[in-house]
Amino acid sequence: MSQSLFTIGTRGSALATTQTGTVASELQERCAVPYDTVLIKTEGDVTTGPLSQLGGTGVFAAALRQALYEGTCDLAVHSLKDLPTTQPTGLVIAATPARADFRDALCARDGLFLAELPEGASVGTGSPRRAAQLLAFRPDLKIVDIRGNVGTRLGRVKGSPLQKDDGGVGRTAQGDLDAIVLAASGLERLGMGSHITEYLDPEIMLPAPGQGSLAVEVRTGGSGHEGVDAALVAMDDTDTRLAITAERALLARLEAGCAAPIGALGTVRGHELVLDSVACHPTGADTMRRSARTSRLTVDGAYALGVALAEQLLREGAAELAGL
Ligand SMILES: NCc1[nH]cc(CCC(=O)O)c1CC(=O)O
Repeated sequence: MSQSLFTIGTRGSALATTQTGTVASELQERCAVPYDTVLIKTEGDVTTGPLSQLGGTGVFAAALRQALYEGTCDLAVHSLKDLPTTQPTGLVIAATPARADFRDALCARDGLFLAELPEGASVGTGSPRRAAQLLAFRPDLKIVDIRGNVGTRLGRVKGSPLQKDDGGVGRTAQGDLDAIVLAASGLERLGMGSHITEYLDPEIMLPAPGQGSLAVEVRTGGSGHEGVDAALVAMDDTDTRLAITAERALLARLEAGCAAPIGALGTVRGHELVLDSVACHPTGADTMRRSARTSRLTVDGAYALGVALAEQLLREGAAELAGL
């Protein structure tokens, strides 16, 4: 048992600190270990180029993982969808807490729904997956590549007040877009759910693998605190673990990163795990939707389901279609 103070590492963004805070307080309820929070700056936070061109996966997670590995912190909370599918040696995802809303959310001017946006409306997103699925549903839309924190993005919507990530509201922004698409979970965690004008149905928009889920990572040997390790076991949500295992196995087998136009959603329904997936041409001109299910409700069963569905997609030309 380590004598040193237990430390939790976090990125500095409002979303990261909120997510870390949520996990930390849940840990506190189960095991009152005193802890310190250490702020870790990551490449993804300082680079300003288009997200889809940053190259490589895991820019948000790499520095945090390095800090965990080196012992600068004992536990890290990640957005699961930002984690590369290859698990680094020496680190382990000790808990996947119950998933929040997995859907993508439209934040449009004047309360509009996606189907109500005028012909040629501009929609901001930095995600090729969102862009392709938006265009598949509405080929007339003009997709604008945006990035930045959630508050900055919301400020791009016409007529919206400029929301700061600290919850404050600044001057009225001169928005230039009719709408943006963000993850519902991120907006809700930040208390900005009121900006959502439509929760996009997975029939129209399948989420990124892991979207809405958190990953609590520690070193392979554990957090160094027995109480914390036991609390993490208790925090792990089985249905979430199965769903994200299948989604990430599919992504890994496709050899696709988080910037690929691939969507996947696992759902435990009764005694089955259902995996829905989509591979898109980046222009949205063509999409391939395939689903599979298994009654093997184990991590191995979920992994095998993801691999099998990915292999079906590959057999049917998903790599060429999605430009993988
Ligand atoms: N890549 C950015 C990112 N990483 C995690 C989330 C929040 C969504 C989640 O919890 O999965 C977001 C923002 C977004 O996609 O809108």
